[in-house]
Amino acid sequence: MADRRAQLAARVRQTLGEALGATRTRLAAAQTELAAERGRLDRVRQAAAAVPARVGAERDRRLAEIDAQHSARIAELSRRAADAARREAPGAATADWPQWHPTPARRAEPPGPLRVGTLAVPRGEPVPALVPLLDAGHVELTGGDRVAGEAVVAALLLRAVGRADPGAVRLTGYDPEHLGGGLAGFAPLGTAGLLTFVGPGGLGRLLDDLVEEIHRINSTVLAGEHRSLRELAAATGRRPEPWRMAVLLGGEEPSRHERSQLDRVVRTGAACGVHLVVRGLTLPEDATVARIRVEPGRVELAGAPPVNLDPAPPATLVTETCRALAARVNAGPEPTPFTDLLPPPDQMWREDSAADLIAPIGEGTDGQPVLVTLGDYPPHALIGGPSGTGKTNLIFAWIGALAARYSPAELEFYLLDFKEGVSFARFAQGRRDPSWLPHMRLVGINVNTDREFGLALLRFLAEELRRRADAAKKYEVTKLAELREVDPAGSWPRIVAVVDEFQMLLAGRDAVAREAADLLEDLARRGRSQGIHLVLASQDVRGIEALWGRPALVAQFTLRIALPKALRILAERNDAAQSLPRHHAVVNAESGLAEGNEIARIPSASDWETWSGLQHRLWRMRPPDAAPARLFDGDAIPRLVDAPDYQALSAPETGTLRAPTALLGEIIDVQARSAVLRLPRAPGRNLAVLGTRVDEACAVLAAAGRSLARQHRPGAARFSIACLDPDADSAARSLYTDLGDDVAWYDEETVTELMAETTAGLGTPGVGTPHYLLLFAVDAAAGALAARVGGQTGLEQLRRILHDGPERRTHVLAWWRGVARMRADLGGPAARTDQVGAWVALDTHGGELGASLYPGTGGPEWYPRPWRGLFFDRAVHRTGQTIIPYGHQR
Ligand SMILES: Nc1ncnc2c1ncn2[C@@H]1O[C@H](COP(=O)(O)OP(=O)(O)OP(=O)(O)O)[C@@H](O)[C@H]1O
Repeated sequence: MADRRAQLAARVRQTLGEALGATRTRLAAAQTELAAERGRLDRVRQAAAAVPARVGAERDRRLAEIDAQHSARIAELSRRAADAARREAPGAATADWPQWHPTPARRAEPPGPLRVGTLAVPRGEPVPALVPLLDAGHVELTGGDRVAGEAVVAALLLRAVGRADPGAVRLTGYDPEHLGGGLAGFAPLGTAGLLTFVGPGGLGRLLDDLVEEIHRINSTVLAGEHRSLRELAAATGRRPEPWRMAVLLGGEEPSRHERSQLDRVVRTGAACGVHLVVRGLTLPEDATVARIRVEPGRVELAGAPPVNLDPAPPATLVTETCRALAARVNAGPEPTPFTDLLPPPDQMWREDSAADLIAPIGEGTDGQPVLVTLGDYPPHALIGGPSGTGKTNLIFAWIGALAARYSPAELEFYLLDFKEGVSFARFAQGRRDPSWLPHMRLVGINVNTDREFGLALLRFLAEELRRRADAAKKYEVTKLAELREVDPAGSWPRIVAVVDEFQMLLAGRDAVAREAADLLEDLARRGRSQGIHLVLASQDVRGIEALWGRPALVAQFTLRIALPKALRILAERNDAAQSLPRHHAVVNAESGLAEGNEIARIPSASDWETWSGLQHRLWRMRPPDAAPARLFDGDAIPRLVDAPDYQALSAPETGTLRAPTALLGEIIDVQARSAVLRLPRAPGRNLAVLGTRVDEACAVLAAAGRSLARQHRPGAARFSIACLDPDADSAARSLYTDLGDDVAWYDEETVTELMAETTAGLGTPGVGTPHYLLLFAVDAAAGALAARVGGQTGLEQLRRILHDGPERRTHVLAWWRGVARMRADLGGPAARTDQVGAWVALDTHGGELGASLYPGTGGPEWYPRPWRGLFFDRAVHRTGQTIIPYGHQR
């Protein structure tokens, strides 16, 4: 039992021991845990104690960071704002005064707002303080700092004129209390009409005028198509109206009427470029009004931070700028570029002329091209303007605008210039410039006294008119447009004939003037439907008056173009041309009646570079078979070797030509043709050259001799030259040399032999070889020829040769130094002259050529002039033909 007890006790002890051990372990663990927790608590406590210090540091760091960002941002924003301001208001709108100069806005570019100072931005770049004015609004100045207020007005005005083309800003000042108000320095603008002052009591009138302008611009310039001039300028690139700025400085309280006009201008002015800058007046509430308050030490621009005002522009800068601007404006506007009249290169020669010819001639007051039409209505044009006003230039501009639109198959030009000058010569091919205007068929320059050339052109056109009328009749149509439709393969270009200084053609009361006027009238009346248009220009009132005598003729010229100060081109009471600025024209398609006036600004087209740019382009586009225009230069002496008729001459292979021809000179005609004397075997086929002018007489005989020689093989003809005037010696010798072996030389000593020998030859049977006697100053041999040789005098022999020679191919081509001398040689004053079948009169008056030399009584209407002759061949002519002797034979 004891054992059991002992065993039990041992077991209890063991169990208790184990429980104690477990408890101790647990306690130890709990104590460890407690210690750990305490440690954590300490750490937490320590950590918790450190928190406020860290948070504060972080906050400060963040704050500093935000602050720095903010400053950078302000700097960045103010830089951007300054950049944007400079972009929007470039050059003269913002530049500092030391660097300031006018920088007018380019064509479609808006002028932009104007700087008055800078906005004070702390820690940022100063930003220009801009005031919208031109095309944008009005400015009202208030506040007590008068000097600073004046500085603002002066700055605004100077910047405004500097942003516009010269003359495009017009200022009106209303300063009843003579405050000056910043306007004083602008006085030089007054000399160009760009600054006017309205006296006390004139405010109402001034506002009425502004309202009137706004009304006019709205109804006629914007015309419902654009909302503002600014829009119009952006769309078209042109600004047809100036800016009008009224500077109103104080005065009495406006009346009710004035107030309501002021309201109108404020509400509607900016769209029409009408602006107000006021001080001492209150403008109505409107979004377009910028209000600037100028107090001593503080300037505010409504809605913006305070403004640091710019200094006033230096007085010398203002006056110098205004003086220069006024000088520019007084010198006249800059011409518009010629290229404005031309279509883009890929659109050239695209127009069809069947119905009419339409081309711009310049820029109208509304900025639109002024179009000029030639067609059924109006068919013909009259251009007038005193010398130097730009007639020639206008003709170039018009021709250029037409030539760029219509191809040479659609349009041809004929151009005649009666005054001296060569500017039109460039339409034809020249030595300096090989190009020509492909549409140009004929250019006559220096026509001066050669009215026959004008007549020849009119005859040529009359012939063309007949050709067209015949064709129209054949196809049973009446108009060019219809003819072209029924005959599409035919060549029916419209023809524009321009005659500058045309009054020369009608001057005088002779046959030329009469025929010219008749032809002009016929062409003017019937040309309209056949596509032949006349453009007559004159600097001379008498030119127009010459036409006025023929009202039927004038009535056809319904298109009138008047250059500045032109008289009598427009209708009687239409004096629009009197106030035209330089380089402008009144274009009027209503026969000059005032309601048809259109003012056009004409570009410069006639200077060499401008014109040749276009001509070269068109020349390169010419059809492969295009030939240059015929150039007739009244001052030039034609050369025989260049004459197509001379070049075409040749000798037959065998035998002799039945009727060799002697070329005597160039005919004044549309084509370069020679005056031709046919020398068949027929009585009277001799030539007399009559007059005292040695060079011309020699030129006629030399051309005759050379051209005859070209028609005979060597040895197939005889030439005998007798020279009896030492002054003719060199010309005669030169001919002698050129005629080679077939020529014999005679002088005063030997001329009798020539007569005797030739007369003897006439007695031999047969026709014989052609023999041409070229007698220079034959009358000088009268003494020698009066002597009897055998049974006859030399003069008798000469008469026999003249009489019988031609039928035996012996022809006399002789120069007598006067008609009386010739008659004496032929047997006396009453002698017959029919053996002289043809003559060329040089300085011999028409009256001397009467009697048997010319049909009718009194002789031809011939007034001698240098290097011209009148050729008459009784076998072919009814009237004489003016010729130009050939010069420089080789
Ligand atoms: N629209 C223009 N723009 C610029 N310059 C021009 C313009 N029109 C004419 N001119 C210049 O004015 C000068 C005179 O012009 P132009 O020769 O055309 O006058 P005109 O009336 O034909 O004179 P004239 O009858 O004496 O020949 C020329 O130097 C010409 O270049």
